Amino acid sequence: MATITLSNVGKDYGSGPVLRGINLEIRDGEFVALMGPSGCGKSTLLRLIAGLEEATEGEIRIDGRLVNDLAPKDRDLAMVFQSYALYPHMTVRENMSFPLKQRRLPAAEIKAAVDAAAAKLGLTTLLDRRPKALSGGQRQRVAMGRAIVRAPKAFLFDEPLSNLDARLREQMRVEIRTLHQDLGATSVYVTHDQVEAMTMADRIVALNDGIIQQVGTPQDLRERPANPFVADFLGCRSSESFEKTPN
Ligand SMILES: Nc1ncnc2c1ncn2[C@@H]1O[C@H](COP(=O)(O)OP(=O)(O)OP(=O)(O)O)[C@@H](O)[C@H]1O
Repeated sequence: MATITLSNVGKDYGSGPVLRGINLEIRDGEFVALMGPSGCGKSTLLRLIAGLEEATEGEIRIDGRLVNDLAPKDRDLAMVFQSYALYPHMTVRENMSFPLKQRRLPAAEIKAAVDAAAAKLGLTTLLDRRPKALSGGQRQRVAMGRAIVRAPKAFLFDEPLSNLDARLREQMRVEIRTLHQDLGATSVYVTHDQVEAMTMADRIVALNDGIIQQVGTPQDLRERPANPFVADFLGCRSSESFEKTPN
């Protein structure tokens, strides 16, 4: 489990800032959604936390330790993508064992960890299959299984459900949320879908144009949107909330 702290973080890929003045504390065990429209910088923010991109300015800390210069593998975080990123030639068991084999853990320990994760995710009967013989939802579960076997400090999700149909997406939302509660792990979840953010997150970070617009519980954002962007994005803008100032 981990606390993730961002202080005055900025990112510029070279053609202008895509994130500016990001100050955020993600608490230990919390489920935080990074929510905003396409291009607002939410994936970049997640990738900065993961160490897949370097911050142009500011400090990123995990449990108080400055990680700006730490390689992704040394941050002890697990990332789950929408593309699953499973190895097609490996079985489910081999896919889930992979991160532990890389760490050269003893075979018995790997088997125990994979069996436990598979049981938690309802994958026990699928362990000998290859990814192509699985449904989208099952693949997504394997990707999560591969993340949880490592017992990382935090889970970083980048739109993990956007390849799934509406019904499965709804089911997986509940599964991810339940898993989060079971594991007590810190989770950071990128989504452009306000329903996903509102139903899954303890707190939502609403982003637009690389700037945090509001941080709060789903109820805070719904009942007290900080500005018209947040209200519009949640589709809950009422005429009384933001009366136009007379000219
Ligand atoms: N590797 C890169 N090099 C240059 N510009 C980039 C790179 N990655 C992202 N950007 C730009 O940074 C901005 C933010 O992109 P980012 O992917 O973080 O947004 P997003 O909110 O996750 O959007 P989406 O939901 O469409 O993925 C965009 O303008 C994008 O074009």
